[in-house]
Order: sequence, then structure tokens, then C-alpha cells
Amino acid sequence: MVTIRKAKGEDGDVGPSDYILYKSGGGSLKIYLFGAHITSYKVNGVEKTWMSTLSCLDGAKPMRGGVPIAFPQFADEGPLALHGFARESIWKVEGGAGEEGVVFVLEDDEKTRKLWQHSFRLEYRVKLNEEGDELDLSLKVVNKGSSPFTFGGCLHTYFAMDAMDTKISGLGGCEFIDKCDSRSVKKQDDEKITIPEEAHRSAKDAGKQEEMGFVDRVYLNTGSPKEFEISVASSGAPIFKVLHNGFPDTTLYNPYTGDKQGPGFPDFDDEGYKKIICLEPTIGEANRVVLEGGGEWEGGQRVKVM
Ligand SMILES: O=P(O)(O)OC[C@H]1O[C@H](O)[C@H](O)[C@@H](O)[C@@H]1O
Repeated sequence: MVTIRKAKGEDGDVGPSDYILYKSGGGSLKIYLFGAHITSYKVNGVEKTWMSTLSCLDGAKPMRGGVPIAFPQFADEGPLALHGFARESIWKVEGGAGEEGVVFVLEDDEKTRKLWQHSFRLEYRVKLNEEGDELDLSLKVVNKGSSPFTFGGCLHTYFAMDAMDTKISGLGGCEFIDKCDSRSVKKQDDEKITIPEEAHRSAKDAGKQEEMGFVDRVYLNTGSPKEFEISVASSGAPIFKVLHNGFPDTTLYNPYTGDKQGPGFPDFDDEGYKKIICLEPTIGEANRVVLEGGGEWEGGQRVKVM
């Protein structure tokens, strides 16, 4: 295992901050201190996460793609900017990539206290296995104060694949909030689902043309630990095995043709929806965590590349 810290701009990099290159076996990661944001995960040279070529990279806005961290708010479920401030904050790095992986830390400061008046410490551990084909992400939230606080969030992983020929299993039987149909609560009957079919279903339910569908759903109480499989629909070949821990809910997100529907997605590549699925361990509105003073909460996502 090797980690190298590079300064902002080093080697011609155009990203928003210093960054860490982390290698183990055939795996390599690029992680910016801005947001503790993973922007690349390669296994044997093949990219497993997706970044929009139109992403803002100068730190003025969050980056589009990779693994953004939403904290202390999930999406627009609160008074803060979308997904909270963690993905736009500069984190610190503690230690190198030993057994524990690389640990990124974010603590409250004057800037965060103006937005959210609580004293906290986030520890985000990023770890590759020896072969480099398994990525383990773990987020610890510590309440450093003496009174309780409440938080939501997610790890907003953008997985790279042919999303139009992909099946996702593990969500059958769960209830979900359909954000593309006025947040109606529905039940997922099928065990294996595809993006086009689900986008069309949401559009139809919302009285829209099928091509205008989105998949933006928070599956409720999906359980912990919870395993998902992402596989090629046409051949059945597995692509990723994903394990969620600690997070109560799971978001499934693909803007489908919506990334071409106007000003909402200026930083999303045209037809980028064909290349991504976001499967996100989530703390949604109904399951927000109340953390007592001095308390700790931990949750994560483990991704095995098949
Ligand atoms: O556009 P962003 O702020 O990065 O958020 C991207 C998406 O994140 C989550 O998946 C939410 O469920 C969506 O409602 C949101 O659109």
C-alpha cells in the first residue's frame, strides 16, 4: 500500500485542493481534501467510478461524480445547501494508509458553526484491500458537544457502467419515496430492476411521457448490513457487490434523460445518465440520527469489483 500526497496544482492537476493518490495491488484511488471526495477508483487501469467532464473543479461548487459525502443534511431535506457542507469543506488527513486505510477528518470551525451550530468530528476511512478490488468506505460521526444533534446524509457513490444494460438486486420488497412522483411512497415488487423500466414507471405514475422519467428514490429501512448486486442485464455477469452498514436507507439515483432537460444539470454530461448508477447508503428524513452529546455513530459502504 502506498499513499502520496500531492499539492494543489501539482503535476498539472486542475482540481480544487491537495489530493491523495492511494495504491494497493491493482487498485488506485484519487481523493481530494476538498470534500474528502474520491474522484477516481481504478482497478487494473479500468475506471470504476464516474466523473462528469463538465464538473466544476475549482472548489466554487461541489464536484459531480465520484463519491461526494453528504453531511449533515441529505439532499434538500433541511435548511442547508443541497447535501450539506461536508462535500465543500477542506478535510484533513490523519496518518498514512496503514491497516486502517487513509483517514480524513473534518471538525467544526467558525465557518461550519455559522451554518450549523454544533461541535462535531467526522472521520472518513477509505480503505482498499490488498488486491485493490475492494473499496471500504466508513464514516464516523462524533458529537463533541454536550447536547444532542440531529443529522442526515449519504455517501453519493457514482458507479460507472453501461447503466442501460444493468440490473440492480437487493431492493425488492422495500418501500420507497419516489422523488419523481411528488414523493409518493410506493413498494418495489421486483427483486431485480433496471433504470429504463423504473424511470418509465415513475414518469407514467406522474402523468409524464415515459422518456421524461427520473430514478430518484429513497428506499426506506433497507437494513444493515445489506447486500446489493449490480450486474449486466443482458448476460447476468456481476459488476459490483455492494454492502451497506449502519445507514438505514438507500438512495437509487439516475437522472435518466433528465440530464438533458434544462438548467438543473449544467454540470452533467449529455447522456452521462447512460454511464452511471448511484446507489447511496443514506440517512433520509424519516430516519435522521439523533446523536447524544459525546455519542458516536458509524456507517459505511463496501464495494467489491467483480
Ligand atoms: O445534484 P446534487 O446536489 O449533487 O444531488 C444529486 C442527487 O442526490 C441524491 O441522489 C438525491 O436523492 C437527488 O435528489 C439529488 O438530485
